[in-house]
Amino acid sequence: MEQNRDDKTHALERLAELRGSIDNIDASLVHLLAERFKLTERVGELKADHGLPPADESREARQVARLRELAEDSHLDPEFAEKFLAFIVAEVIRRHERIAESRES
Ligand SMILES: C=C(O[C@@H]1C=C(C(=O)O)C=C[C@H]1O)C(=O)O
Repeated sequence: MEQNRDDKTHALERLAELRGSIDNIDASLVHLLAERFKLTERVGELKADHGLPPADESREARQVARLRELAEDSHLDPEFAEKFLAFIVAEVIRRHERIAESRES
């Protein structure tokens, strides 16, 4: 009984420790995404200023191939890595379209 309580206390301590590290990683992800969006915003402005299209499928294909390889090397599911990139890129393109529209009006 006493042993069970010790085990559980230990498990709860370990859980809090792991969650602390997860919180740090989540914070890094948010910071990295914010930096990425600052850069893509500049790309969107550059494209709009020079009449370039918001999306670039050949660039995206190269990014997907590269990320899938990196994911495999890091033992991350490449399908997940691809979906994650697609989710971000879709939002970037939406923003580029908005920038282009605002230049037109
Ligand atoms: C940022 C760009 O615009 C779009 C968004 C991309 C991205 O978020 O990485 C990649 C290609 C484009 O479809 C770009 O052309 O580099």
